[in-house]
Amino acid sequence: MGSAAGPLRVLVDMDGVLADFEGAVLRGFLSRFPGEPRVELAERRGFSVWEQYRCLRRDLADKVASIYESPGFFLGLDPIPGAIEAMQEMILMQDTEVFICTSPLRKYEHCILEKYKWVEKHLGPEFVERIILTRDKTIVSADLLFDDKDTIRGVELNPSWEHILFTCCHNKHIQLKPPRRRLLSWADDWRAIVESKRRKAQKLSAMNNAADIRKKLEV
Ligand SMILES: Cc1cn([C@H]2C[C@H](OP(=O)(O)O)[C@@H](CO)O2)c(=O)[nH]c1=O
Ligand SMILES: [Mg+2]
Repeated sequence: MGSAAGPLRVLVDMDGVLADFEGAVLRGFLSRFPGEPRVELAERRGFSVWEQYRCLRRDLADKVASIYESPGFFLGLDPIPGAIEAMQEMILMQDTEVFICTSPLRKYEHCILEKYKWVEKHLGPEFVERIILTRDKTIVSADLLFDDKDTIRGVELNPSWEHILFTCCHNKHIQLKPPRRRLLSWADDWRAIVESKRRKAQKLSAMNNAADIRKKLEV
């Protein structure tokens, strides 16, 4: 949005926000390694599934990775409840630009193609046009980013977006320091977050315009 109050730009993350990565990992692990210890969703802590399984027992880390690195894993993810409806509503909102901002796995062979196919299957071709695939979300400029990862770092130390933490099994225990905000689910009031950001951006833009006029008058 910047100093000229244009449309509000919203980035929506994919895994953990639109697509149920965690549920599919657990289901896949249970069916492939039925006798092995597992981490129930209620026990998940921290963003990395690999790390938590490694803490449980070292060799389980590669076993759980083999689940999300398998062909068909990303395409088979279930939509998060309410996500599809929210995206369809958001894309129709006036003065609002919606993009899907998602990171590929380092082992990208199946992940990238399947993420594109998932978006086409569940959201349709207009959203395929709106995919931003990056390992560094900090360099993408926007007003809001809905993402389940608690800490989003990259080369840009001051990203333009406000990160709204989307609640997921691995982050629900984290106490956010104000003014950080959460969206508890798609049933929570995401519209209020979008509109509050819009008002803030409009206010900022009006202040910048007033400052510009004052500067011109001083010359
Ligand atoms: C390895 C791993 C990946 N992911 C997701 C996050 C990224 O997608 P997204 O940016 O859409 O949330 C993708 C690549 O890391 O896989 C997890 O959510 N947890 C994990 O432990
Ligand atoms: Mg995510």
